[in-house]
Amino acid sequence: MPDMVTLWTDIKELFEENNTPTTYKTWIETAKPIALDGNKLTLELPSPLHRDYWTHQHLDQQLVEYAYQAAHEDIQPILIIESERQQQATRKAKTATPEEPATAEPTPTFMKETALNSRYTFDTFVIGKGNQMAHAAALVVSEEPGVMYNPLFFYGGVGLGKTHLMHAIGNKMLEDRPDTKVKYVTSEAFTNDFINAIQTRTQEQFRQEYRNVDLLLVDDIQFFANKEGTQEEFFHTFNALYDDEKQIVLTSDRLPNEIPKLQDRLVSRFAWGLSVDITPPDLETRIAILRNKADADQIDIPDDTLSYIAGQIDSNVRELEGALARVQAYHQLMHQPITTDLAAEALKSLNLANATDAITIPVIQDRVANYFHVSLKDLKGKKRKQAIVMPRQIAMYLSRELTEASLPRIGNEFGGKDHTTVIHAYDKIQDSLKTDAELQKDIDNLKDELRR
Ligand SMILES: Nc1ncnc2c1ncn2[C@@H]1O[C@H](COP(=O)(O)OP(=O)(O)OP(=O)(O)O)[C@@H](O)[C@H]1O
Repeated sequence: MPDMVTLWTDIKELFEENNTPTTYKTWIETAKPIALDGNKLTLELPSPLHRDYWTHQHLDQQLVEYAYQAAHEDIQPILIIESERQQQATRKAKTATPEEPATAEPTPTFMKETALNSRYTFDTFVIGKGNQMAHAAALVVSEEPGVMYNPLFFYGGVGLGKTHLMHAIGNKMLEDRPDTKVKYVTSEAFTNDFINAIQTRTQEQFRQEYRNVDLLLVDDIQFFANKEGTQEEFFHTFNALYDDEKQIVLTSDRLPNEIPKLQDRLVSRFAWGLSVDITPPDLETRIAILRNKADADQIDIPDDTLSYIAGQIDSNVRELEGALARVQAYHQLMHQPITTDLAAEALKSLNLANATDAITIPVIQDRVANYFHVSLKDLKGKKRKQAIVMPRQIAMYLSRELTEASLPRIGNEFGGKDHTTVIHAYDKIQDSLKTDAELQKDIDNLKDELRR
């Protein structure tokens, strides 16, 4: 077993490789290893919000995997927060009897997957233009499950509230009728349970477990792609529930017919109900989300500072919340009140603030050409091959998003094209982003690279 510092350094490296810079800086860099006792690695996190995030986003499971990759050790992470450590120290001093640390011991996977997050309710969900339809449909379904929209299918980009709404339906149904049987799983957990059932010859129990519910919530079903056996089983689960008029709610980052190798019969069944997309929130909604979150966590923060943070992150609510947590952690660390200056300082290392200043059209062209392995000449030229047209449109899109340049000027920098070509490229990419997760990833990667 390596020593704690070496182990944590290796684990952190893997986190950095496998996560966005924002995730890494907000959630991983703020964690502090404080003890390695046998295989138990205790990490101290700045706030309860950080611990929620670690467990909900399965960063603890990632840690277990990385520890294994780095050191071939089965590490068990124990997440504590600073205030708990202090309380614990006082308690220990008083009682003088050895105690186990106050920990967030990982719960078995199946338990974690079935549990609903009590924070994800309709009350804590902020309604805006991009999600109002999804919100309304969710509310209807929670009031009259299995009647109007079955299945209810949410799709859209990363971190936009699909899981939140799904849990809100479950929480509301349980609140209205506590004897309701609700099951929440990610598609990966469904797959694992299914494989497990085959291996342990407990298929019958598996079926009981999944078919004997009033509400089945399956998150991120894009991971059913290419999984024939799981799809087969899910098809039967779906039919059994549907025939019994039990409500099914599904989420995905794209429409069913865009999920690779999803059986046609599933695609057509998913279309029986209602599919609603969720698009990124506008500035007002982002500010409202931050205000709600700050109030709920009792963070004292002025409105102009919230507007500033909301102006820095424009697509992903999870990252928006991460930025707020980062500002709060910074405030606790520096013992200074939260102001816009402090927020700018806290977010500076994320390279969000003012990062766009240094980004020019030639820099964008250079990075995009590199990223897609096309020549600069082709990127600015007239060739109509899809392998060139797409990067060209992406470069135009990013030029419009990340620089102050006018449309004619962007056209000019792309070999003297008309400004309508730039508008067309921008609209095309913006439209595709709603459903194309691959494209979303490429754009996120390029933005990260450009801001670095
Ligand atoms: N409209 C909203 N109001 C309040 N909180 C929101 C809203 N939208 C998203 N959030 C918060 O943002 C975070 C990310 O949301 P969620 O996990 O539901 O995203 P998702 O769309 O399921 O993402 P993924 O595709 O990564 O699973 C959650 O903490 C959620 O509470």
